[in-house]
Amino acid sequence: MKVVLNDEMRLIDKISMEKYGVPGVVLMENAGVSVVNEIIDNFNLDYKFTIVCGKGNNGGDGFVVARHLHNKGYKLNIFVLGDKKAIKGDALINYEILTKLGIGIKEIKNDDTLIQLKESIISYPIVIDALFGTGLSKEVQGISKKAINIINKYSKYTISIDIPSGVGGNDGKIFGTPVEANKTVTLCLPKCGNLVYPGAEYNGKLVIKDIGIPNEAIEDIELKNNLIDIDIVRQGLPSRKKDTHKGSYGKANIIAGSFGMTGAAILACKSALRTGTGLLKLYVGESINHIVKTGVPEVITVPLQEMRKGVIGINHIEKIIKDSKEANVLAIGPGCGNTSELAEIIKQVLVKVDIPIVIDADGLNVLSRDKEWFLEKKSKIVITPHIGEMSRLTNMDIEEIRYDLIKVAKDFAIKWGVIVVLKGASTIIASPEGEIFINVKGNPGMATAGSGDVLTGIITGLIAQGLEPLKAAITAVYVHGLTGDKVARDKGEYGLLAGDLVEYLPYTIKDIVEDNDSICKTF
Ligand SMILES: NC(=O)C1=CN([C@@H]2O[C@H](COP(=O)(O)OP(=O)(O)OC[C@H]3O[C@@H](n4cnc5c(N)ncnc54)[C@H](O)[C@@H]3O)[C@@H](O)[C@H]2O)[C@@H](O)CC1
Ligand SMILES: Nc1ncnc2c1ncn2[C@@H]1O[C@H](COP(=O)(O)OP(=O)(O)O)[C@@H](O)[C@H]1O
Ligand SMILES: [K+]
Repeated sequence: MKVVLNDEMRLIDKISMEKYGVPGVVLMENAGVSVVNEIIDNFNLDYKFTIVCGKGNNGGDGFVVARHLHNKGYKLNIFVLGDKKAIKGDALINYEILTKLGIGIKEIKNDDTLIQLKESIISYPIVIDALFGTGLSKEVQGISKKAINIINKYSKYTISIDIPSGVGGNDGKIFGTPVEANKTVTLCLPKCGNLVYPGAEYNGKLVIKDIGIPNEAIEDIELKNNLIDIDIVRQGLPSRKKDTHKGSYGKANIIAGSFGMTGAAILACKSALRTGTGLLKLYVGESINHIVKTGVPEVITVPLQEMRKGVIGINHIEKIIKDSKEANVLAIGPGCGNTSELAEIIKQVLVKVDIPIVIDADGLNVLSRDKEWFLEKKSKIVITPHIGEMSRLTNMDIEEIRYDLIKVAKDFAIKWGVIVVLKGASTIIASPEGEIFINVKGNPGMATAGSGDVLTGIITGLIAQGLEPLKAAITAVYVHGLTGDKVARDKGEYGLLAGDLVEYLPYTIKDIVEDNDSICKTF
């Protein structure tokens, strides 16, 4: 599913109106009605509403909602923030209809009127937030900020139209104080700010509603941002035919694990196998070989002589490069340790190996010493940093990255020509061509040691089975998140272990392929 930036949404609205002749007031009517339908499905006439509108078109949507709810017999109070003389265009048309109907609209101008807003919310406690949408352009301050604080403090249930007011549509930035919604009805397509943190925290349940914008208007512009959904993933999963053998499902080679970090190797290998990889080879230091072998008997281990305990030496590089000629993918990094040996291995592998390479964890830590190595690469590279690793790779502060996830991932992918999987509560995948794929599956239970190793295994397993690295990354991130959601549904988030993800992985893939779990139906 496509996702839009503020300017893109404005352009789509404009094309709908000017090229295809759909009047703006019709779109606003549809927007309001889509919110009303969501309301009547969930609230009977006993519920009372406080509708808080801004002066722009988001407020206009709020006026439409007010008219329809009034018509259906709901009790409501309507407020507009600031001077009503500033209302114009389609919003003004809808404002005037309300006044002609004799429906009162109170202006929130000062502390006295803020008290009226507070009293309204106490007695009419379902709030419709139509203050700011994609037009929010600066920090929310003064009277707006006070109004939002009152909504957050007194509302029993808040429904935001398009995006919670105070959240930036482009990137999920917080502009002062955002409305903490219980539900957000976003119009036409999700906005990036609905999906990316910190803003995504404020949606509550996100619902996407059609407002009658012609598909042609959406196709007229090139949208580069996407939400990963079940349809993209289902197309991506490799099919399994009857007349096949293990060679048909790919060969993956992994360099992972070190003394004290054998778990990372075990998790990555199990995950690659549970994703369907035909043959898997793991390079490990000889002193830890037996541990890994016991953990995953199905993997072929290549125990290598060590220079230091548990760390494979660079003298094996020729073997790793030679073996890669027979394989479909090479993954490097989980639990390897941030060592000079690994740095040398990665440097040589980038220059000499021409199958796709997945680099994670310590692989990224050593690369942050010298990213110029990327320029020598012979193949497609997928990197899977969390924000801390991204900070080391970019020399940017963690906070700076957190508030600009899409841009940071995109700039890095374009600059170095690699596929970036920037992991977090939402995961952002950026391609070297500047396309973005956002994943919102997953939950805080996955913030546990080893869950990143599982993701590396899934990506590796999918590339082994023939998926293009970008497609593999997109599919893997969603499958990984969905697996986390299935574990959390059964066991809760607190006790979720990376090992649970490995155990549930086959069921997730089965349910996606067979389309037999409602958890797969949402985005
Ligand atoms: N044809 C269209 O353009 C449609 C737009 N729609 C709605 O319109 C919204 C976008 O409307 P607009 O572009 O008018 O913008 P908004 O209604 O989102 O907000 C812009 C208004 O708020 C003011 N403002 C911005 N930041 C502020 C701040 N920090 N403090 C105080 N005031 C601030 C602006 O000066 C302007 O008056 C969408 O989110 C959607 O809800 C829908 O009605 C569908 C059709
Ligand atoms: N709050 C969260 N919501 C959704 N997914 C999460 C959350 N926290 C972590 N994850 C996911 O779990 C994984 C953690 O990876 P990582 O930090 O590399 O863990 P480790 O290094 O322990 O293996 C990532 O894929 C990330 O997207
Ligand atoms: K809003």
